[in-house]
Amino acid sequence: MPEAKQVHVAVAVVINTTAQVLISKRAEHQHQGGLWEFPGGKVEAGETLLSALDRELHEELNLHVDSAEPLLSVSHNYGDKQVLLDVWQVTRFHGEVQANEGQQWLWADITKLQSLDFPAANVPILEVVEKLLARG
Ligand SMILES: Nc1nc2c([nH]c(=O)n2[C@H]2C[C@H](O)[C@@H](COP(=O)(O)OP(=O)(O)OP(=O)(O)O)O2)c(=O)[nH]1
Ligand SMILES: [Mg+2]
Repeated sequence: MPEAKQVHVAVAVVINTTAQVLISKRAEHQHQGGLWEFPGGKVEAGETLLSALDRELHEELNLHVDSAEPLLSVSHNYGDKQVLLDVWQVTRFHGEVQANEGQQWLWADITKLQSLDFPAANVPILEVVEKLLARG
């Protein structure tokens, strides 16, 4: 079988002042549908990671990124799809969260985060985020 093309995805870790992280639920019809995710989406041609992050966060949840720094990258092969997740921590943002795609979303504390189901590629991301949340 030919190798699946790798999809480059910008992923946002947004933590609020009460040690909660912003997550939303993928629609059933999407790849990895019904699972929780950190907001984000495909990087478009000619776009920087930072502008992809800002565009996706705004399209999905109405927030704008003021500053962000790289956290980790995860390459994962789902069999039907190969993804490269470029995960950034959004250190400053503005706006009020609004579900622009009608999706469920929430600010999750560490306990809540550990109780929810995420795609397989998220295992290393969750480890890093849990450390950030535990740090307060
Ligand atoms: N945003 C995001 N995507 C993730 C996470 N974990 C994970 O495996 N993915 C995968 C699922 C998808 O295959 C891919 C994201 O692509 P997507 O389809 O949501 O991209 P998009 O937001 O541009 O959506 P669309 O307009 O193409 O529907 O990355 C995660 O935590 N956040
Ligand atoms: Mg998306």
